[in-house]
Amino acid sequence: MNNRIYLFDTTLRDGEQTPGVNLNQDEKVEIALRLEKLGIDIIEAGFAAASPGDAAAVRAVAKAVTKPLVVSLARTNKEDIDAVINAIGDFDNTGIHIFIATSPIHRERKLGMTKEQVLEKAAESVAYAAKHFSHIEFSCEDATRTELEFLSEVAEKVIEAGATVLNFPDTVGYTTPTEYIKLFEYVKANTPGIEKVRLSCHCHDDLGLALINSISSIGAGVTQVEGCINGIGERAGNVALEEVAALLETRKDYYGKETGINLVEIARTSKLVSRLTGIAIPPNKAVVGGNAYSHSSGIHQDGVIKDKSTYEILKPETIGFTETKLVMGKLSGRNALKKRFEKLGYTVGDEQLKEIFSKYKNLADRKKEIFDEDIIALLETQPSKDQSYIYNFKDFSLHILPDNQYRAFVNIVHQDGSVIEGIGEGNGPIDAIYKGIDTAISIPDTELIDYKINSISKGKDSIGEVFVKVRSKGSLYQGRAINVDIIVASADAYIDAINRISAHSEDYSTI
Ligand SMILES: CC(=O)SCCNC(=O)CCNC(=O)[C@H](O)C(C)(C)COP(=O)(O)OP(=O)(O)OC[C@H]1O[C@@H](n2cnc3c(N)ncnc32)[C@H](O)[C@@H]1OP(=O)(O)O
Ligand SMILES: CC(C)C(=O)C(=O)O
Ligand SMILES: [Mg+2]
Repeated sequence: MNNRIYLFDTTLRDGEQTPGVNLNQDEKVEIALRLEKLGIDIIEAGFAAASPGDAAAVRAVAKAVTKPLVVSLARTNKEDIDAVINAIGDFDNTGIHIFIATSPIHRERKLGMTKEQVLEKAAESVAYAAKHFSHIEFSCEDATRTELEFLSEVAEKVIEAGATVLNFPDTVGYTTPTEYIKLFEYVKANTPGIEKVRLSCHCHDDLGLALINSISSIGAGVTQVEGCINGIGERAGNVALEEVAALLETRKDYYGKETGINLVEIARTSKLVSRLTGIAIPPNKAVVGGNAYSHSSGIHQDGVIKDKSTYEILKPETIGFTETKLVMGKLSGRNALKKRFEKLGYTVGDEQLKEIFSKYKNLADRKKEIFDEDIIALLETQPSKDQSYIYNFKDFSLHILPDNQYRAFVNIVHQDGSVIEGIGEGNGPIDAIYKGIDTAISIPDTELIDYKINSISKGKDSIGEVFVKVRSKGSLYQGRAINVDIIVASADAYIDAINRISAHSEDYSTI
């Protein structure tokens, strides 16, 4: 297939170079098996010479997977190459990845080598590895800061020595798409034998260009893309392979390329890598971020309710997420609220929705997150049509007195529009407010016998739900109210009980 792009996953090698990440053998095998399900073509399982543990993990990965080819990284020396041979040389589905830096800064300042010495090391090491492996990838580390003529010289020599894949990494995330395309075009035009090998890109994200650089290089003849799940890796990380796969799939109309990726495995793979590496996925991360399929503003939510494609270019189910989410918040509109009620099993008419919606907006202004419980509570506290409320709580002010005493000034609006004032003092704010209500609406032979408060949803700004029981002339009356402000909920609940008492007694209703 000439439009096939091979995906080379280095989560277990470059990904493990993420500061703070250390994967043991079992974890590497678990990730590798998941990468196999995902449809990765080549797995770079580690750097066998790095430690006996890494060599053993590379071997365990090669033993565990059957479909992907497994490679290990090695420097251009016999010891590193022998470590790879010892680890996986006896398996069929394996290869080696040899690298040396080619840029002037790396040659001179890091390796202390001349161009000739680098050339010799590169060719010599590939020739040695070719005795043991038929798949040999060679990388010119820091290729994007290397003289183009020198890249071609190295490429020619390693191809002669037996390299089958040539990788030109943007090791420090320095290149631009146009420069990267030029690099590949130059090497293709100036390297004898280049048509015999697969060209590969390996982009780091120091300037946020890893994805565009990788994708641009495909246009210049690259058929292998290297990267890590979730974009982890040395410093700012590598290109996120799930982004490459999702982009090539979503814009197949534009790029016309195929990968072997089973897209529905992306979510599971991403979550596993995040859990085992301890690197959290940012909520706004492309393709796999928690917000990638969530819509929070009313206009977007309305569009998505009418047709998901208005604001979604990739279906969450395609990637393995369960569904599109409409996140309820202060920017949500009526259509989203109605939809949420429907989802929760409530049918709400247009008039009722209008009424609830203004309460919803008031609540949303005061609360960071709106949970389903909050939304249900809004519906349940709608007064029933036949209930005539005589008193409505308006507002209050509280004063702290010496000895932890409180004084409350309360204002209550009567059905006829007049405002009744009351003053009360008590041991706490609620005690003071209740006494203030008692002085405003004096109902004889009435006693508060129970007060309960629950939180309806989650978080510090959760809605409080207050229940009260009041005994009046031997009968029990309940009152209930909800509010993010628990003092207001308490006052409303008490007045709710008083309204119920009043509804049963002509005398009180005229007080
Ligand atoms: C761009 C990349 O991501 S490259 C991969 C980076 N990954 C890693 O480094 C992880 C694994 N590394 C390690 O565990 C260790 O660095 C080891 C075991 C490989 C080497 O450890 P040490 O022998 O103690 O060497 P150290 O790491 O201090 O220095 C690296 C040496 O390798 C040399 N070197 C670097 N790259 C290459 C290369 N491609 N070919 C040959 N030599 C190289 C350096 O010049 C330096 O040599 P020096 O000791 O003569 O100065
Ligand atoms: C070893 C090479 C491929 C590498 O990781 C880089 O240059 O970034
Ligand atoms: Mg790298």
